[in-house]
Amino acid sequence: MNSGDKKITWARQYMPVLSSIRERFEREQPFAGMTIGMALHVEAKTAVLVETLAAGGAEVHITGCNPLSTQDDVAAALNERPNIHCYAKRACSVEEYYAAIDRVLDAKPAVTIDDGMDLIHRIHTGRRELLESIVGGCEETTTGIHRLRAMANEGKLEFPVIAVNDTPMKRFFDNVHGTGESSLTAIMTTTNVLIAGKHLVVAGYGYCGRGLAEKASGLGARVIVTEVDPRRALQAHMDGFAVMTMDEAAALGDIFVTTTGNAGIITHRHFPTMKSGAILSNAGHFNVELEVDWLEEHADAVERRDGIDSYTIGGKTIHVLAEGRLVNLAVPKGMGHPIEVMDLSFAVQALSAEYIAKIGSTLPGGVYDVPNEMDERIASLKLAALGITIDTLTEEQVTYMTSWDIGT
Ligand SMILES: NC(=O)c1ccc[n+]([C@@H]2O[C@H](COP(=O)([O-])OP(=O)(O)OC[C@H]3O[C@@H](n4cnc5c(N)ncnc54)[C@H](O)[C@@H]3O)[C@@H](O)[C@H]2O)c1
Repeated sequence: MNSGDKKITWARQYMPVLSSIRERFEREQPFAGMTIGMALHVEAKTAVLVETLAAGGAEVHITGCNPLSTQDDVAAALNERPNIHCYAKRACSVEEYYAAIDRVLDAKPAVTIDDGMDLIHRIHTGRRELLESIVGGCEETTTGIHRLRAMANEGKLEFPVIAVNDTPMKRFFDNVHGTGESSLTAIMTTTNVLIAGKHLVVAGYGYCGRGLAEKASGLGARVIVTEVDPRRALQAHMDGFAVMTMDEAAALGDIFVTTTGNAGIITHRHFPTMKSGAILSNAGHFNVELEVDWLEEHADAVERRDGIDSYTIGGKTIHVLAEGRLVNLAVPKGMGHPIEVMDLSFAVQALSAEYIAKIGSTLPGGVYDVPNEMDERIASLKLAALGITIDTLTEEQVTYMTSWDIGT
């Protein structure tokens, strides 16, 4: 078995929810005769999703959604499988990245699956001839949903897209536990530094930031949170973390992780006050949170190691991991989220793709929630795989919860 197949086989054994969906897809063939275009991080867990969709009758064309997150051996293994075509390549240039997006679109997909909205953006701006044959799409991440809602608000989103990210079975596990654990793992394996006792600054206390802060704290870090939303800031304070502005945190932090999905979080305004040896990383979707370009332009010297660029400036050194791209996937040994977490996220993707394939042509353009019943079904499948049984509501309880006239 080649290394890509070994990785896929390893992942598959920890993805029981997707396996049970695959068994049903094999019987029911919900995508028979349909082409699915995907732009996701091409690694082993994604490969299991791709296999699941192909088992359901789809012809799948896939590329990456980040120039540094592709695992080439997994991409090669995917290309060996029938009805699957993979165009992703690690460390590709920006031109190659967008050329691969176009190759996916050349296959005229009826359904798109994005992580960051690159396929949908390209369709609406440069490949509008495809709009006619597209039934709908699914979006994996917070940043993609922000962009889609902005498009929809301007009346520019021309087909229905399921907000996979926003559903509990994705956000509660993927963003919180997945990003939390895998970002810390990536930082630790890339730098080999101790987390315990360090000041670790988390920018953004959303789903990802909260998971990261809790897990870093569990490892003994002194966590500092920066926020712009007063409720999230208060939540961080009551969860026991120091809350302050980035201007203040810049001078204290040993390790920084941005998780805002916003731009310009750590910039040249902050570098002069930082400690020498500060480690900067980003777990947000795009490489816009750290002002790496400024360091590239102004540093007196740069030393490059695998996954770490060390900038000497004004007599001090600042280390940036993975060029400021999402650290859990883009460092050389970045494995992305733990497998079990992606089993849930990709179960949502697989069922959302089935749903949009079935009813997408009846829906006007816009962003749609994952149906609640589908979300609950995935939780039940996972509980069954874990051998956990839960209580069910009694008739009395249902009556109580749905009535308004029963008081003291
Ligand atoms: N690395 C991964 O594998 C991975 C996984 C899931 C999501 N993401 C990405 O992580 C990012 C965050 O996702 P989320 O689900 O936590 O989003 P979220 O909306 O729940 O949280 C983002 C938080 O950042 C805060 N914020 C915005 N601007 C800020 C600023 N200037 N300073 C400080 N805080 C600021 C917001 O108030 C919010 O609380 C997105 O880009 C998402 O796409 C990455």
